[in-house]
Amino acid sequence: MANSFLGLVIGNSRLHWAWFVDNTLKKAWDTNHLTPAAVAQLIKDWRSNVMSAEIFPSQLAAQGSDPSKLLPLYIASVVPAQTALWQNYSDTTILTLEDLPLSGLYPTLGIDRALAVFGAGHRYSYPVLVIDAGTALTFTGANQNLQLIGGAILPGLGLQLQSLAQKTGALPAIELPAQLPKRWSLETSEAIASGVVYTVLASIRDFIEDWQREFPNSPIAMTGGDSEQLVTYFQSQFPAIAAQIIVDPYLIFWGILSVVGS
Ligand SMILES: Nc1ncnc2c1ncn2[C@@H]1O[C@H](COP(=O)(O)OP(=O)(O)OP(=O)(O)O)[C@@H](O)[C@H]1O
Ligand SMILES: CC(C)(CO)[C@@H](O)C(=O)NCCC(=O)O
Ligand SMILES: [K+]
Repeated sequence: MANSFLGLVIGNSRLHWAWFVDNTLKKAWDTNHLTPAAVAQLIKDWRSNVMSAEIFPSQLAAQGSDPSKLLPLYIASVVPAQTALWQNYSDTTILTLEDLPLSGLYPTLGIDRALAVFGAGHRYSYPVLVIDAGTALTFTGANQNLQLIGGAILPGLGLQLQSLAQKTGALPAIELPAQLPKRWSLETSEAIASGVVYTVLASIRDFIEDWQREFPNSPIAMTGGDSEQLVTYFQSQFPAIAAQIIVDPYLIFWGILSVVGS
């Protein structure tokens, strides 16, 4: 099929882009969500073979001037309002659950979760458990028959911190600390960090242990904006668990490549 194409994952916090050439991931980058006007302009430029240097890496922006290199765009979105903005680009394909050779999917499952578990199973092995530490924190598992076993959804680390700050009178907005905070804190910011971090670590450990009771040799792959930070915490708190986690920021892109590539 197409030997060069773009993947766009529309997440709840931002856009995740990938440029694939000859069945390999050549480049991946993130941008903010775009306004309707910005998308319209981008598509207009694109039609006249100009690829905005604000959105695209320079290598790709340079290629834009060659009309024969107009790239097909494959979109996986969990934000319907953003998906709609792209439908004017003629060479757009919206990926759906039906594009995936997984069984047991339920109709409202997020395409990001389905692609990530498919990408992880394809790249590592089945059965596989995927933990996506993004806006939402999700667990998604599939067995050796490429059947969805199921999963769970909770607010991601950023969202937990943000909701505490927004819905209380006295709690400040904090950033995740670089290192594992003290558990028994005598200070508000650190107490919030402790509560959120230790609770999420314990939950992830519990989900992993439960998964491993049924699938003892399954790889555990972690992706999403907070994955590096979480693994840093795991290394301090539960090093044996940390050692079993494969951090891979590209799981969804491996899924797209397996679906779209030749
Ligand atoms: N530059 C950044 N911009 C936004 N979030 C970031 C950034 N770097 C790290 N993060 C963290 O990433 C988390 C969001 O993850 P991610 O970008 O994977 O979310 P997303 O766009 O909703 O994608 P997905 O839908 O795949 O979860 C936030 O909790 C935040 O703490
Ligand atoms: C859970 C999120 C927000 C994670 O990005 C996304 O996969 C989604 O909107 N899912 C739909 C609900 C579900 O997966 O059951
Ligand atoms: K999301």
